[in-house]
Amino acid sequence: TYVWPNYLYDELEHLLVDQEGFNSGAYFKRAITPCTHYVNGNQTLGRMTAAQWLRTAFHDFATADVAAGTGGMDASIGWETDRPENVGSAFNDSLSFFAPFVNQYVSMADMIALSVVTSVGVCSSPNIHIPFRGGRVDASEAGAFGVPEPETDIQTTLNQFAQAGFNQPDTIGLTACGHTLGNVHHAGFPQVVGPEAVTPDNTGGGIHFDSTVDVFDVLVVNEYLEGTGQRGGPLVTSDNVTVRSDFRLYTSDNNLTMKGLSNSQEYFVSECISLMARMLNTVPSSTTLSAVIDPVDVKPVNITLDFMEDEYGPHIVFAGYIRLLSTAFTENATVK
Ligand code: HEM
Repeated sequence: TYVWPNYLYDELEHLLVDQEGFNSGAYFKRAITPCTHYVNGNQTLGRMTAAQWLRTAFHDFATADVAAGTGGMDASIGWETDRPENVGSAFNDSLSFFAPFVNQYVSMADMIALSVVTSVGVCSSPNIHIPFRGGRVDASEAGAFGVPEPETDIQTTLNQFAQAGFNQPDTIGLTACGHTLGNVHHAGFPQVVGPEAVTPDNTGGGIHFDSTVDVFDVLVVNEYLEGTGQRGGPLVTSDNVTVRSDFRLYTSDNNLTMKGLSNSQEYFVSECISLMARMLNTVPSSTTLSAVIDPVDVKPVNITLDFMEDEYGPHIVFAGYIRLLSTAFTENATVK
């Protein structure tokens, strides 16, 4: 049971729950509201902060070595942004936005995980809620190389994910879950997306993975299987066969996993919640994660205890607020 105060829990619960209105940590959620919003620059760049956050978590996670107990969600990505495998503005954009939220209780790695929970929630209706644990510890140096790239051959990609604890269906599922949001940009990946994608409203030349770029939905799977809309996106359809990494991945089991995911929106979402929670909870063996952070029903906020002396003489003043949880969060946020 939750007992106040619990500094880690209190801080993370605050960022998770107090998104709007009273005592809000609103700038966090506002950055990705609406889901297409880009907080680090001009909207005409064709970039999307919510998708950048999700991709940042993937790149932090992808070099985990579960057997060795190293890597995973430890914010080592912050030391690795100049590597060719981490091309793109997503990482520095995201980490610089998270930095002011980091303090003695909240690590950068917890912020990266929380950003995934928040972005998937904002980009879905009814809101999808990934269970969130805290307690990740930030790496003090760069970790291993190995984030899969569009050019990486299928066996190397599957081996890398296996090292991080994800088998072939898991890998296909997690990638489809990630690639339901966002774009591949000509700016970072000219070998995948040609200059024809660049327009005055899309100067970064972003091409969507599916026709609903800002909705966390099964459409990426359906359009891929049916050859409609974006047909799975640039990593399936690029003229440059070498960089069709999603095509190689999705067909590596003869589309079996993708056909399974296409079963229904509900099934896709439940698989994604489970896979993404596993991604976020892949941490170095020296890290112990907290229990799942759920909204606290009755929470003291900004409590102060002051010693005063005035016309009533010396006395103690205990002041602050009590936050009562409205049912709105639990009703909207949890997919049962
Ligand atoms: C074989 C594995 C994967 C490869 C090779 C790959 C590659 C890529 C590439 C090249 C981009 C374009 C980035 C840009 O232009 O800014 C991209 C975007 C993205 N990826 Fe992946 N990816 C993989 C798996 C994943 C996974 C597992 C996730 C998350 C669970 C993920 C989430 C995303 C997201 C959200 C975007 C959109 C970013 C944006 O719009 O800024 N990817 N991926």
